[in-house]
This record gives sequence, C-alpha cells and structure tokens, in this order.
Amino acid sequence: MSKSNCSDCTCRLANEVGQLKAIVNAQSRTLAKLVRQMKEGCKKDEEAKESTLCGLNPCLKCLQPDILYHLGLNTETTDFPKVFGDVRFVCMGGTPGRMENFAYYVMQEIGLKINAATKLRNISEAGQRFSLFKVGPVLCASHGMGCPSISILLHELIKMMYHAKCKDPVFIRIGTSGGIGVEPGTVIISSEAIDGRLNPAHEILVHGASVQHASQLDESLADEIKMCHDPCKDSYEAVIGRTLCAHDFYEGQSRLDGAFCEYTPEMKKTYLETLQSQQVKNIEMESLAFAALTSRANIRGAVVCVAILNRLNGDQIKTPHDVLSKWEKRPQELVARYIRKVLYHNDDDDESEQPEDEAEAGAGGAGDTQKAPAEEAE
Ligand SMILES: O=P(O)(O)O[C@H]1O[C@H](CO)[C@@H](O)[C@H]1O
Ligand SMILES: O=c1cc[nH]c(=O)[nH]1
Repeated sequence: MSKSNCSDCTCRLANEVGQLKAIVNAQSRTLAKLVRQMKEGCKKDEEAKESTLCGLNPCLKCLQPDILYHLGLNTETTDFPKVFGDVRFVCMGGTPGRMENFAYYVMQEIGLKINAATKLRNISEAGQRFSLFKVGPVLCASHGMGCPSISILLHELIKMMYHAKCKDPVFIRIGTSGGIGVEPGTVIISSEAIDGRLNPAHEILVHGASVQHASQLDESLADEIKMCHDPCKDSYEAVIGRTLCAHDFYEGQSRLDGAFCEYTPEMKKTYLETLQSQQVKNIEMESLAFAALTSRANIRGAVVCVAILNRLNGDQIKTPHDVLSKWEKRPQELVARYIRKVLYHNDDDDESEQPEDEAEAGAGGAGDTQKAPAEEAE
C-alpha cells in the first residue's frame, strides 16, 4: 500500500470512529433521558407538546381535514404528529435532484442508514409539484424558481409543522446565486434579503393593495452556519452578506443576455456597483419570500448559496457542469455539518440526541422509504 493510500485510509477510519463515537454518545444521552423519565413516572413529552410557531391563521384548527394540495398530503389520511412530529430541520433548494442528493448526503452525515435495497421516498409525489424527502429529523424539499413558487411550498410546510406540533424547527435554503464581487465558488450566507430597490421587505398584493413583510433572517443562525466553515480545510471562502432577491433571472438581475434588454451596459455597471457598495454579496430569486414567511411564523431561517459566477465579470454561466455540481455541494456541506453539530455535539443541551427509532432501525421509519425497483437494488 502506498503512503498516500495509507494516510487516506487512516483519515477515513478516524472519520468513521468519530462518527461512531458521536452516535454512541448520543445514544447514552437518550438512554439517560429514558431512565430519568421512568424514574419521574413516565411523564410523556407529547402531552405538553404544541407547535412553537406563532402568528398563524387562526382558522387552521377548524380545517378538518387541511389539504396541503401541492404537497399531495392531508391531515385526514396522514397522521402529521406521528410522521412529521420529530422534524427539526427543513432544508430546501431549487431542484428535486439537489434535494434528493442532499437527503442521502445528510443521512450519511448524521449517521443514519437505510437498507441497501430501499430508497428514500418522495413523500409529496402525489402533488406532482415539489419533491419532499424525510431523513430522521431532516425534511428536504425542492421549491422551484422564484418567490411565488417557494411561498406556496412554505405556506404548506409551515402548516405541516403546525399540524405535526413541531418544536422550534429551523428552515434553511441551500441554493445557487450570482455573486457580486466575490470569487465564483464562494458560499454566501445571507444576513438579510432585500428587493431590487434595496428594501428589506417582501411585497405581495392582497385584495389589490400592497402589503410588505419584513425579510430579516436569523443573525445567530447565519453565524452558527458560518462557524461550520473551516478556512484551513475548506478550499473555498464562506462570507456573510446581504442578498438581493430578484423576480427574474434576466432583466430583474440586470443581465445583458436576456431575450429583451432595454438598458445599456453602463446602466448595468452602475447598478451592480451600487449593490456592491451596499454590501450586497449575491443575487438569487427566493430569499425575500423565504425570509418573510419564516420570520412571520417565528421560525429561525437561513439562506446559504454558492455564487456560480461573479456578476461584475459577466452574465453567462460558462463554468463546466462538473465544476458547478461540486460547487453546488458546498452549501450542503456547511448545512449538514451544522445539523450534525446541533444533533450530536451540543453538550450543554440535554435534548441533543440520536433520533431514537432511526438510530437502531435506520431511516426507514413511517413514511421515509420505499422498496427500490429491482434494477436499482442491484
Ligand atoms: O439554485 P437555486 O436554489 O434553484 O436558485 C437559484 O437558481 C435559479 C435561477 O437559475 C433561481 O431559482 C435562483 O434563486
Ligand atoms: O446569476 C445567478 C445565478 C444563479 N441564480 C440566480 O438567480 N442568478
């Protein structure tokens, strides 16, 4: 065996030992908690459990059933507290493929396993709009492009959290974006979302009148995710900055390569330089609705996007697909590390533990997996 193979192998083993240690520690904590509960006379957590979400539509409790149309789920046919009650992280990104890959990746990172002959099931397949995967306490959803699409998903996911009585779920968008004055491949964690006029508000029309909702993001969550970046080991930078949310990819982002363009290159240059002078680090298309809807519900939210180009240098995305797909994994890496840290390394937190069912039986709990077709099992 060559020296480098040997050190790779040692590194892998050390990694696996670290993961096993985290799982064993988490299981010890779970065991200690169960023993404590037995001593206290089996007080059940569930009895006191209510969702921690605030400011929701008071009519929700009267909807029997509540039909989450675009997710293809309803409260009559699905036992939300049973299937989704353990959700602590809701991660979302534009495409179904990214979110399926992320689900498998996070499963590995948090030490869960499924049988080799099974695969994760798209729970919202019946809705035929979004994809939704559940890996223990992590939900992974695709949101499509733009604020209207992500806001439909968010309304339904927030209602899901409410019906499932989830406690303090954290929502994170993992995406791509156009950077402003940053090296392509840099990860930007948004401090706040702003619109094209640099207003920190998501504007919607209700009964024909403009309603604005503040689009602040959780600063401490952004810091916690940033701390998961290791400047010595990671070959890319991670920065915190303002994110401009546009309502389209071309004119809304001052591109010169759309089917229509009624401004000059000089006007584009001036606009992008103004953004740069206002600490805007990137442009994408969902952060306004994401920030507004999560903060209205009292949900901690973060937006973590890789910059796939520097808009000060051009408009077209010329980077090869294999490089883009490596970059696309960077926000996923940071977010998976964050989730892992919250679940297993938060020693001050009595509740940090390996999810009980899945630690023993793999991530194949109710609604999580299905048998793979024969050819995929091979
Ligand atoms: O890469 P995702 O997360 O899909 O998001 C970005 O990419 C899309 C445009 O190409 C927009 O939806 C923008 O927000
Ligand atoms: O320039 C870009 C790149 C990705 N997504 C966007 O919205 N804009």
